[in-house]
Amino acid sequence: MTPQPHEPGLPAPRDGAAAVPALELREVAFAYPDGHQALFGVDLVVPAGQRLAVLGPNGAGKTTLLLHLNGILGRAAGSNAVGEVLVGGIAVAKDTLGEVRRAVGLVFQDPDDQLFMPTVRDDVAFGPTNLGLRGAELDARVDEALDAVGMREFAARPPHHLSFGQRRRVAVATVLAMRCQVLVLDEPSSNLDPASRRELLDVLAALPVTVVVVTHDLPFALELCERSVVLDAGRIAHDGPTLDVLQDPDLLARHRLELPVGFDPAAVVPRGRTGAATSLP
Ligand SMILES: Nc1ncnc2c1ncn2[C@@H]1O[C@H](COP(=O)(O)OP(=O)(O)OP(=O)(O)O)[C@@H](O)[C@H]1O
Repeated sequence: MTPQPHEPGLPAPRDGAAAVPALELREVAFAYPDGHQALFGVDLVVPAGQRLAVLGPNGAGKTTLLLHLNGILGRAAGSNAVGEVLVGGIAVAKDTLGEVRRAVGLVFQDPDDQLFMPTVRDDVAFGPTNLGLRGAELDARVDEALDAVGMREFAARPPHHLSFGQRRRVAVATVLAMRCQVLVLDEPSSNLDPASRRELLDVLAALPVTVVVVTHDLPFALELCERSVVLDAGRIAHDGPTLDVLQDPDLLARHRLELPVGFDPAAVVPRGRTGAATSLP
């Protein structure tokens, strides 16, 4: 049986976490327009301040699930979705979409889906400008986000002149600049060299926000996320501490999850957090 987040065995919300969950999915089911059913009645509660990994084989519905968290798919998008998604207690719907997207920042798998302006600075400034920021306040917000991902020196460069890993960092900065309460990332460590992957872990671990990460990189999940759900065939097949998932060979094999050869989950020291619960400094 899938335990609920308040049950024993799951990490308690961090200090300062609000009673209202950062995210809540209630019986979310979704079929694509061609009729393919990608999600079947998903229930999930993510306390504010928690870092959650969504694991599972190809085609499990992980990206589909993420796209529900800020209304790209689901009821708010006018599709025939079933169930409800709540962000900070607010139901994701057409009339709450602006509010939801200020609260939930989504970093796509492919940074080129996110970067479209002439320079890195323009891209990172795009969201805050739409929020009404101008002048010194806007510049400070952009610099802060670029500093967080170590990309300030690239601010004047066109994004398409950067490497993939650099574009991924800028994509993360575009979302950080919005000071979202929930950061959602789709396979953030894919195609990163080891140093870039480690630096991204440093950035994410230092953020005082709720984080949801879809990843096939199990060591990344273990280091960053105290809790993991395993999604398979559109259903949550397991929910619990990430270490327990990685130390259960049968569970891993059942869901086509594999650890790198020689990797010892027990030897990993999970990242702590440096900030308080729900907003950027
Ligand atoms: N636009 C679409 N139209 C129809 N079916 C789709 C569409 N996008 C995804 N699917 C199907 O929905 C299911 C879930 O896809 P999804 O991309 O959410 O899986 P995933 O777990 O993120 O996979 P991966 O690990 O390969 O990225 C798959 O069977 C996929 O083929």
